Amino acid sequence: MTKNINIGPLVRLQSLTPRSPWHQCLRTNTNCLHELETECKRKNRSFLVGSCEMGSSVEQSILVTGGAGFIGTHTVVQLLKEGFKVSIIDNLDNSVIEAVERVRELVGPDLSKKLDFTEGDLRNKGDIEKLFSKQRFDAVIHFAGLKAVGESVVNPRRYFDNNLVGTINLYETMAKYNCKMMVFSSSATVYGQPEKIPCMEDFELKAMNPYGRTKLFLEEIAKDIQRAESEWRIVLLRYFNPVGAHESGRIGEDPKGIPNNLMPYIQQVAVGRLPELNVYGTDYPTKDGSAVRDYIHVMDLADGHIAALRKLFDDPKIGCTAYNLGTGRGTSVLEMVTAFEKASGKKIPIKLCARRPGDATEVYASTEKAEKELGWKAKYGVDEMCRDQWNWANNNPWGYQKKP
Ligand SMILES: NC(=O)c1ccc[n+]([C@@H]2O[C@H](COP(=O)([O-])OP(=O)(O)OC[C@H]3O[C@@H](n4cnc5c(N)ncnc54)[C@H](O)[C@@H]3O)[C@@H](O)[C@H]2O)c1
Ligand SMILES: O=c1ccn([C@@H]2O[C@H](COP(=O)(O)OP(=O)(O)O[C@H]3O[C@H](CO)[C@@H](O)[C@H](O)[C@H]3O)[C@@H](O)[C@H]2O)c(=O)[nH]1
Repeated sequence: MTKNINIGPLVRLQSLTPRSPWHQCLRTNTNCLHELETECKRKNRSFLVGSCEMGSSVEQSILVTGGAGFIGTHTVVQLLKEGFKVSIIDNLDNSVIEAVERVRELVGPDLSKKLDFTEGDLRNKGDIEKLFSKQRFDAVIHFAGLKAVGESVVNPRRYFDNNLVGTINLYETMAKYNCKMMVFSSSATVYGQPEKIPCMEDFELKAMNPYGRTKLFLEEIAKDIQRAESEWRIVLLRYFNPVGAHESGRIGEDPKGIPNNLMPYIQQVAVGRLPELNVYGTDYPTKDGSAVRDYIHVMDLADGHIAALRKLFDDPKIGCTAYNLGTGRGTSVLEMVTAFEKASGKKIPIKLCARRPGDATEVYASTEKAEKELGWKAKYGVDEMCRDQWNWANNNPWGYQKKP
């Protein structure tokens, strides 16, 4: 029976074996429903088709690389709430164990039992092997990677080693243990400076820096692997600009050092850790001269991963497919400052500066493909993003650390 898991409708049944008397949910091929029904009746067990949600299908086990990081922690909360069992591997290069403890606190003691954490580095194949050798994973969500554009320009080898070698090790181990479903964290950076907006998934791709090149190469690698071995199912999620935090204010983004990105920077100005925000570029051909991006609430992004997993489990023809995760709306830097001031009641002093080299003028997503094929659409707007970012900042002015 189990050979047909992960295809077709959901079936909930009382275990067929007296040794395990609890209820089970599994996904099965339509053709074997009749067989299953007959067997259940014969053993006087209950049998209900489509009686439970996908997320509650028994203990689908997901490996989340980089799960202690910003997007990882928010996604893990949602995965646990949806009934998945989650294993995190993270080397804590850009995160702290406290973030994982807060995830446990948020989901409560029962769901926490379904979460385990391993400190490990994807560059060491042995660290990945250890996990796969002791348990089966249905799919992997692969967040682990370095993401600072400026640092990648100064030290490209670190980026190629970490992002490329780490991911290749992961694919090798997944193949060895026959786990061939992956959701990969790609980025809108693969569109470079797009010639048209909104960005559509079939646009020509080009990277503008070594970090962007790692994402582009990894998209190509994913496509080649899937082309060669058609049983792989890989979803490439191209995130636009993730911001905001969990509504509880218990988890959020906590970059080490001076933030590179707009919202963490604004947040640190608001709590008094930095004196003012440098606004890079005031002469762009945009509504107010500042650059435009598609900011997306991290909880929407987290839900996008659940939608992508569902797609992987449900669609044997998915192959290797890319989806944009954005809102489809562009917001300028100055508009973002105003929205944050409104949400926080704090004045954000700004300094108008020259453009930041390598920055695109205006980027936002076409969201049609994700809406149509993943059934996912962002719920939150800029006001909610700023509200939740401020709630996190106000409650944790020094992030996960205590004030130094
Ligand atoms: N945040 C963004 O603006 C953004 C936008 C587009 C794409 N992405 C991509 O999404 C992913 C997650 O981003 P994030 O914002 O949560 O970043 P993050 O730095 O907060 O999280 C990444 C996590 O991966 C871990 N990690 C890095 N290298 C590792 C390795 N070799 N082995 C094990 N763990 C490792 C880090 O310690 C960290 O906890 C990254 O791949 C990033 O490139 C992020
Ligand atoms: O202190 C700052 C920081 C940023 N900006 C501007 O704000 C905009 C957004 O910048 P940022 O938050 O750094 O995002 P992006 O440059 O759009 O890049 C982010 O979004 C990409 C697409 O998802 C990811 O690939 C990158 O890793 C991630 O850094 C840009 O115009 C910046 O010049 C400022 O004016 N002042």
